[in-house]
Amino acid sequence: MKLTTSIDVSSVGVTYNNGVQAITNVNFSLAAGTICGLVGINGGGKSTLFKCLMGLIKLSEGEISISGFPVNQALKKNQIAYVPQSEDIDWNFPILVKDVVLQGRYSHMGFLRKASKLDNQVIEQAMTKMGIIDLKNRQIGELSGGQKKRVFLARAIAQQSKIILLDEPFTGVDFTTEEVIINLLRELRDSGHLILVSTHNLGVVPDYCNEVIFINRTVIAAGETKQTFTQYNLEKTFGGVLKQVGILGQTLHDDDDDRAVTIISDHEKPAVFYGARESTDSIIISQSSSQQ
Ligand SMILES: Nc1ncnc2c1ncn2[C@@H]1O[C@H](COP(=O)(O)OP(=O)(O)OP(=O)(O)O)[C@@H](O)[C@H]1O
Repeated sequence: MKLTTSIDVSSVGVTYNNGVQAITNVNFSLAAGTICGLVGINGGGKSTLFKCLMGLIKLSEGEISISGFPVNQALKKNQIAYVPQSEDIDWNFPILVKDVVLQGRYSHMGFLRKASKLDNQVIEQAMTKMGIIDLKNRQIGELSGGQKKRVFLARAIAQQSKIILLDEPFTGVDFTTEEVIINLLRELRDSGHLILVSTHNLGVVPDYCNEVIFINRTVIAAGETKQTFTQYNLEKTFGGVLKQVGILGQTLHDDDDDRAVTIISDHEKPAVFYGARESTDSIIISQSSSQQ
C-alpha cells in the first residue's frame, strides 16, 4: 500500500492530571507539500498538540491519524520526525553532536543499533547541510543556542521522515540561522514533505508558510495563509497581547521595549507585516494588499 503523507486531527482534547484543559475540540487536516505555521499565545496549547502528534501524551478525547495510521503505528513506520523546544532537552546529558544526529537513524537500524555505512553517510550529509560538520565531535551542551537547533534539525533530516514537527525552531537563533532553517523547510516542502512549525515569529509566517493554524486552546482559524493570516484572526487569537511580533528574525516588541508599535488594520485584507530591520524610534506594523 502506498502511504499518503497527511495529518488528520479530529475533535482532539487533552486535560492534564492537574485538571488543566490544555486543548479541546481541535480539528484540522494537512497534506503533503505544506509548511503550516502553528501560532498562538503562550499556553495556547501548541506544545501539547505536538506531544499528541508524537504519542507522548494521552488524548482525553478525539483521534489523530498520521498518513492513515494511528500515531503509534505511524511512529513505527518512521512517518514523523520531531524537533522539540530547547527547554524540553537536557543539555547536560553528555553526548556528541554526531551521536545526536545518529539518533535520527535509530528507526532504520536493527535491534543492536549498529550504524551501517549508509547511516554514517546520511548523518554526514545532514550535518553538512546544516553547516555543523565541523562540530560533529563536540559535546552538544557546549554549543550555542543556534548551533544546537541546527543539530536537532540535522537529526530530523537524517531520520528521512515525510512529516516534520518543529516546536519553536527560531527561538534564540540569529538571522542567518533563521534563513538557513527557512530555506531548508522550503526545500523539504518542495520535495513533498509536510511540515508543522510552531512559532512566535509572526513577521515571517506569510513568507514561508503556505498554511496557518491559529490556536488558543482550540483552533481559532485554519487554512491557506493568504486567506487566513488576517488582522482579524491575529486579533481574535492574540487579543491584547499582540506584541510578540517579530520581523525577519527580530523581536520587535518585548515587554521592556519602549519603541512604539503601530498596527494599521483592515480586517478584510490579508495581514502583511513590514517594518524597520534596524532599531528605530518607531516601528510600523502595517498591512497592505499591494505587498502580496
Ligand atoms: N505537563 C503539564 N501538566 C499540566 N499542565 C500543563 C503541562 N504542560 C502544559 N500544561 C498547561 O497546558 C496549557 C498549554 O500549554 P502548552 O505548553 O501546550 O502551550 P504552548 O502554546 O506550547 O505555550 P508556549 O507558547 O508558552 O510554548 C498551559 O496552560 C500549560 O500550563
